[in-house]
Amino acid sequence: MIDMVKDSRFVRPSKGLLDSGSSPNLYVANCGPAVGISFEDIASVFSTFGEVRGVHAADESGARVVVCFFDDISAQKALKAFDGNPCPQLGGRVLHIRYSILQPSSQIKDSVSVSLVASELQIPGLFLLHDFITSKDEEELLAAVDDRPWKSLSKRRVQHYGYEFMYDTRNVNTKHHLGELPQFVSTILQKISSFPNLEDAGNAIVDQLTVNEYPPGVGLSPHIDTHSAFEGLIFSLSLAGPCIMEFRRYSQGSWLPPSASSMDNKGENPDNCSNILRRSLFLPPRSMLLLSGEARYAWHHYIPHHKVDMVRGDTIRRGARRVSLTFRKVRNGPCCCEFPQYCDSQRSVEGLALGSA
Ligand SMILES: O=C(O)CCC(=O)C(=O)O
Ligand SMILES: [Fe+2]
Repeated sequence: MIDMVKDSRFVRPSKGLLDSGSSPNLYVANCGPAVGISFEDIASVFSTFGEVRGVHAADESGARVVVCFFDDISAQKALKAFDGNPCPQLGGRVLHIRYSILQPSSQIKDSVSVSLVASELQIPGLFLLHDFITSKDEEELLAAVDDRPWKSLSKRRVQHYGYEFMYDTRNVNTKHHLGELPQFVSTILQKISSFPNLEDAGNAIVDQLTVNEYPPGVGLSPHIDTHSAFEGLIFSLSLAGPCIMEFRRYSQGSWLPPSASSMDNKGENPDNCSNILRRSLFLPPRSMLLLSGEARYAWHHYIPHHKVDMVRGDTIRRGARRVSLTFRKVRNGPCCCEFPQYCDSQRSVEGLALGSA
C-alpha cells in the first residue's frame, strides 16, 4: 500500500546505522512529488529488490521519501544499487540513500491537520472566501503587478502602495504617502467593502497594499502584523499558487522588539515553545482571507517554507509562484485592542509606566 502522508515516525539514522544494513527502511533523498516523481513510481522501481511495504514522505520538502521493504536484505540490495548513482528508471536522478529507523512514538511531533474552511479553525475573526475573484480577474491582476517594478528582498519580491512597509521596524512611515492605491485594484476594493462579516462597510477602508511574490519553497516567518502600524482588518488575496497558512496563539503573548522579530528575518522560534495553540488553513488561489479581532490581534500567522504541502492526505505542490495582495489601513494613533499582551502600543506604555515607577 502506498501511503502519501508524511510519516514522522521515520527519522534519519544515527551514524552507526549507516553501514550496518540492519533496517528494512531506506531514507531516499532527491526524489519525490516535488521533482515530478510519484510515490507509485518510487515503489515500482524499488520493488525490483523485494516487496515494498510502503513509501512515505520523509518530510515536507516533497523530495525526500522513506521506502519500507518487508525485509533488511531487499533494503540492503536497493541501497547498494542506487546510492550515489544516477537512476535511469527515475529520470536519471542521483539518489542519496541511508538506512532509516523508526522513532519511538513518544518523540513524534504532531503535525497540524490542515483545514479547507476557516470556520473549522475556531479562531474568532478569521474568515476565508473562496473564489473571491474569477480566473480572468486573477490573470489581469497578475499582469498589472508584473507591469510594475518589483523590489527584491532576500527570498521574495515585494511592491508597496499607499505607504511603504519597512521590514526593519515592521512599520510604515505615515509621513510619507506614496499616493492612492493603484487603479488595478479598484474592483477588489469595491468587493472588500461588501465582504460579509464586517460590522459596517466603512470599516473596510484600506490605504496600504503590499504585494508579495513567493517562489516555491519560500514562506513567511510567524508574526502578528504590528498593532501600532495597522488597524483591525487585514485582507489578503491569494493569486497564482496555493499555500497553507498556520496560525499560532501563545498563551503568554510574545511581543518582541521589532529588531528581534523582523518577519523577513528568522523571528522568534515558536517550535521551542510548548504552550501554543496551532491551526492550519489551506489558501487556494483567488481566495480572500480576512484577519480581524482575535485572529488579527492575538494569533501569529505563518507560511511554512515548503515546496509541497500535505493537505488531508494529498500532496499539493506550491506552483511556480504565489502572489498575495495584502490590504491594510495605516493606524494614526496607538492601538487600544483587547489583547495587550500582544500589543506593542500597550506594551510600550506599560514599559514606560513601569520604568517611571
Ligand atoms: O502572503 C500573505 O498572504 C500574507 C502576507 C502577510 O502576512 C503580511 O504581509 O503581513
Ligand atoms: Fe501578516
